[in-house]
Amino acid sequence: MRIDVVTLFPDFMRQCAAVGVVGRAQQRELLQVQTWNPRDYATDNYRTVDGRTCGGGPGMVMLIEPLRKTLEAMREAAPKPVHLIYLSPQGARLTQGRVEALAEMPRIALLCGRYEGVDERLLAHEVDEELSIGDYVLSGGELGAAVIIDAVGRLQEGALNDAQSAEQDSFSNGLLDCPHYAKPVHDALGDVPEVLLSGDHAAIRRWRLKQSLGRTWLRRPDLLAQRALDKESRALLDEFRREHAQ
Ligand SMILES: NC(=O)c1ccc(NC2CCCC2)nc1
Repeated sequence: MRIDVVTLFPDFMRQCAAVGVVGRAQQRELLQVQTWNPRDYATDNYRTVDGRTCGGGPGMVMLIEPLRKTLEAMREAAPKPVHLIYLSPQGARLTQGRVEALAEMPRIALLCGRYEGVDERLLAHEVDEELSIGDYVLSGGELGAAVIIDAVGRLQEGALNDAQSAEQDSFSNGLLDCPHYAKPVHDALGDVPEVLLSGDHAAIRRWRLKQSLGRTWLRRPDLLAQRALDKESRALLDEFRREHAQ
């Protein structure tokens, strides 16, 4: 998969994509992250990429022309089509479901705004999808882009080794993750739940599912509402709720 990032801070984006699972996915050529800086496509001597806001008011707006040239170069650099995403609080909330859909695409591009944003005419003409990583305002789209690169990059086939992919399964079922423990089994902070030391993998699976269901019920009941539960899950959640009520 190829991810192109249009950003005034290419070094920052390259560093985000160079570490950990995503960095390794790039080394394994499972993923390619390419940055494009609109300042390189600004034609004036000052390499201007922003302009005053029409209608007055504070702050600047990213200019159409440098972005059009940048996007044209980006689109031409590799086989099309490119699904272009703009990061902003006005976008649809990013979910794991959407991440999984994006991870199936051969090529996406991420447009990172700065200042007060990008000229609306450019967005209307060029952008396929607007996404938000949450209901808060950031100084740029780069952190949202980094989130998408990580969430999508780790899903590339071969990016996660076996141990990690197990962890991925436990989360991709739309529930919150279960608790995790490492050695020592007994610590001043408490003990590791017995079942995890039993070697009974069926019991361990049930325990983890019960914990995921219970945590989701306690912390994010909205996620539970979206999900049909099978017989086993309903029984485990009832058990958790009974124990929790006592
Ligand atoms: N919640 C978000 O995903 C998000 C994205 C971009 C942003 N700021 C950018 C948008 C245009 C100029 C700065 N703030 C917040």
